[in-house]
Amino acid sequence: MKKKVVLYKKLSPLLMARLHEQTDVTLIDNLDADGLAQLREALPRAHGLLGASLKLDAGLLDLAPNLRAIASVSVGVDNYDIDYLTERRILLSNTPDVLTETTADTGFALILATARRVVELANMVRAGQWNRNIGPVHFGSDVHGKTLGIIGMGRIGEALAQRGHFGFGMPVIYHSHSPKPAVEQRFNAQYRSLPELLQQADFVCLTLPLTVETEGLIGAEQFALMRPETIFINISRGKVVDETALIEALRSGQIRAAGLDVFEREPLNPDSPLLQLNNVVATPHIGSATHETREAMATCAVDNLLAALAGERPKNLVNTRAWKG
Ligand SMILES: NC(=O)C1=CN([C@@H]2O[C@H](COP(=O)(O)OP(=O)(O)OC[C@H]3O[C@@H](n4cnc5c(N)ncnc54)[C@H](O)[C@@H]3O)[C@@H](O)[C@H]2O)C=CC1
Ligand SMILES: O=C(O)C(=O)CO
Repeated sequence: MKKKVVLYKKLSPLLMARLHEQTDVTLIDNLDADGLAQLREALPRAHGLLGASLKLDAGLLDLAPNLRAIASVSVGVDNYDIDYLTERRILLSNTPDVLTETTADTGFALILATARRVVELANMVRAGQWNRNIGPVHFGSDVHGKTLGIIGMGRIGEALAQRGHFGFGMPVIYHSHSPKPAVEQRFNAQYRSLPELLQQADFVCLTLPLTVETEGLIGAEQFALMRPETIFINISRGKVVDETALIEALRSGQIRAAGLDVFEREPLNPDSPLLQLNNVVATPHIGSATHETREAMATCAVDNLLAALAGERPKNLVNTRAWKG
């Protein structure tokens, strides 16, 4: 009998056909109240789940006694209780690598947009406010040659360093769990403690995961170490930052600007004070959102799910302790 799979993310026709061929698929189109009710109804029969952007807590997972595998269409796995999944021997997989370059592109888009005030000045043109006197009040700051600070030197951090070093001649400093000699050699990068990096970087970029260790890592104390020229970029997770402290740092001129793809609460409330500030560029968590990369992520997730349901070890298994062969 075919294994039962619940999708809470729509896939391309090609991937849907592949899944239909090998599994019995229930598709939940939308995670609104109706969608969540459908999910609760489908969970008791599910062997596999595939999707993203849903906190799958024990309350939901306890409805799924037959569940063997979850394929997350994301690299970040902060929506899952990994210990609980491991205890139940549910295999959790993610989609690393295929989104690395695209997410680093987004990071650089935010670096350029904030430093050169692209959104603010483009809106000025649209609003018919471009008079002949473009002057210092409209000027931005250089990107090339400035110091790029990367917090979390993993896959995406390295891809950002590559762009900064080779593309923009930026000295690279970084903070991570431990120094990475190979990265230092490739990008002429230098390791710094977190306070040193915050004091020295012109661009402070977050590229680390949300964990118990990183939640609230950047708050008032850390913003106080930055300089009025510092531009803050977050493409990791919103909860790594104390958003109230960030708003205060932007309002007070403690830092110059922020480029944010992720927020404490998503979707960001349209009334958020962040959206009142001209020195904020906010994007709707689109780090990996290109046609090519989202298809590659979905393919990777389908591969992982089908492998797990076939009793094989998925390529991108996260909770390796759950694998007993
Ligand atoms: N905005 C978006 O759409 C996207 C956001 N992301 C986020 O980016 C994160 C990173 O992705 P990858 O680079 O693929 O992961 P990775 O695992 O390759 O890199 C993370 C790096 O952070 C470091 N790190 C972890 N905790 C740390 C701590 N407490 N202090 C210092 N360094 C620490 C790790 O040592 C590692 O080098 C994901 O977990 C996800 O949350 C990823 C893709 C898209
Ligand atoms: O993969 C992730 O972790 C994302 O945030 C979306 O691509």
